[in-house]
Amino acid sequence: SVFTYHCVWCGCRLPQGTLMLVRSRLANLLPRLCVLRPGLAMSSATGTLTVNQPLNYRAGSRVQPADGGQAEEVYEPATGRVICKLLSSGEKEVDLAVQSAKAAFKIWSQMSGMERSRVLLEAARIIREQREEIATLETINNGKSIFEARVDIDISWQCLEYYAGLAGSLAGEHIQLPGGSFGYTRREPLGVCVGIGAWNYPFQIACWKSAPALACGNAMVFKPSPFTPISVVKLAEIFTEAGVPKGLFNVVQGGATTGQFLCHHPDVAKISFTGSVPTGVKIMEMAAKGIKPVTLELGGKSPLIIFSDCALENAVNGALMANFLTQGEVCCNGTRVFVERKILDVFTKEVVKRTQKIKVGDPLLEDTRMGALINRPHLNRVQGFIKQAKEQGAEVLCGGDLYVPDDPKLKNGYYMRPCVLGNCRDDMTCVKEEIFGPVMSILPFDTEEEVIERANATKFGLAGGVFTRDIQKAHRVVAALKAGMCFINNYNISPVELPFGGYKSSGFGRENGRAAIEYYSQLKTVCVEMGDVESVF
Ligand SMILES: NC(=O)C1=CN([C@@H]2O[C@H](COP(=O)(O)OP(=O)(O)OC[C@H]3O[C@@H](n4cnc5c(N)ncnc54)[C@H](O)[C@@H]3O)[C@@H](O)[C@H]2O)C=CC1
Ligand SMILES: C[N+](C)(C)CCCC(=O)O
Repeated sequence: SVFTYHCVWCGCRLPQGTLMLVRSRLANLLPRLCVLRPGLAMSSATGTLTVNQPLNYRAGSRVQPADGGQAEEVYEPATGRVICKLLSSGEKEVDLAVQSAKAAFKIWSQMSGMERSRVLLEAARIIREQREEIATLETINNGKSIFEARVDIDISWQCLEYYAGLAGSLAGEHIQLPGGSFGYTRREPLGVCVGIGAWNYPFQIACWKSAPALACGNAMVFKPSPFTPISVVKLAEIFTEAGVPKGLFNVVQGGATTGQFLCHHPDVAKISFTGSVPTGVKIMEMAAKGIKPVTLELGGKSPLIIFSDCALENAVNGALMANFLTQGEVCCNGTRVFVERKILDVFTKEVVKRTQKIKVGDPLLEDTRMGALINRPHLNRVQGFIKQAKEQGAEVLCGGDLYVPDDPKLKNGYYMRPCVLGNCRDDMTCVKEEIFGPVMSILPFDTEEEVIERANATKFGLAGGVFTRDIQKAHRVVAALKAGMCFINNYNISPVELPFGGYKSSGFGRENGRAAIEYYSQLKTVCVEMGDVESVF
């Protein structure tokens, strides 16, 4: 088969015939060299990938599930083709995965933070090296553009590097007590943690959960969404190659039933979940039965507030970033765009103009900026929201219709044009409910006080944003927003150093940043007596 070649450092596609051919490990020592390595065979172009390898990963290898076995088709959103059949895991397979994690935990949890750090850094390096392959798999299975998938993979290895950096300095405190006695605290791992992921950022979600979990000394069993089962198994292989004990990171496949076996398993110490609010409620109920701590990263309907004193071009760019990444299938999207009435017309005109220019199509093409939605039912659901918005009086200013690319192989893909809705009111369904598609609602406002109240009038509280040149107003407004992740003069960037998570129905617990350590560890207090015991009896 025909190979493309990529630089292992930056992932750039290299011209054929470049002479440098250096083993990947050596490449790590020569980080600034552009080094050739074979990338994915060309047979992984849109419409060609078929996955035959087992998709479960246990005790350091790909395996077929020991039980369960109900087969589901996995689609390529760009073409509507079946890429593979997914065998869901039953109770026995889930137990084997948990036992495998338990055994590895015994070894991993005894290692020092620095030792764990080295392994995580190696995993980050391998991800960088395989960036193009992983991004391509993500694009084929999720439908997002390759341009974006590469960014997702970069955020993923950065996350591993960040927690590798923290692993060596996880520590407790020393506290003096009277008479020379003292106490100290130890930050200890929890044990076997379960990660359950959504389909919009399959690889990145797995890294956001596994990096802090592993850095703290835990083991993990991860269940991706049955729509996007493929790339997470790559992560499992990478962890093994990097040197984690076999079984430290396992993958089980399946939907709700498999997820329930995981949540109910008595040897599971913690559940970190990314997905919808209704499933989040169920996860919390199951966790309550076993008194297991949970992290819930749920949906949102976040406000983006554009004041008339903003830098208009930045605000327009911010609104596009807030709405159209990953075909709008992003939990923290700022889909309620509140625009100060004075600039409503000029802002709307510019946003519509820019939205119409977004290139929709084959997600593996370099210049595509919006690919296909995850599946046909979801596309229909998003279309239903647009239809209902029109019925309730909103005006479609652009897009919203199905898009059929010229390329015949894409005819059965799940495409639509990105949509901007005008004439919106706060009581419309499109303004109240999470659409999880490329649909922006524009809402005019007149005063700061009014917009804060309207921005907060939602059951969700994941994110929020404000565009203004007035720094006092910017800080005042974000301080008043009831949301966990707020942006000033930007939107939807993801520095892994910053904690991410929701208020209200958008969940609790935090991913990324130092904050996540707290959710993957427990504190032991040790009280040390240096004198004699004074008994009260
Ligand atoms: N806050 C955040 O970080 C993010 C939130 N989301 C939210 O996720 C939703 C879209 O993702 P979906 O995959 O459709 O969500 P979903 O809730 O249907 O599924 C999420 C995961 O939970 C599993 N699951 C479903 N029922 C379960 C049960 N009863 N027990 C255990 N596991 C179960 C699924 O198989 C999947 O792996 C959106 O509402 C979105 O807002 C998505 C990405 C990020
Ligand atoms: C990466 N980012 C910030 C665009 C989205 C992350 C949250 C999600 O998984 O939807």
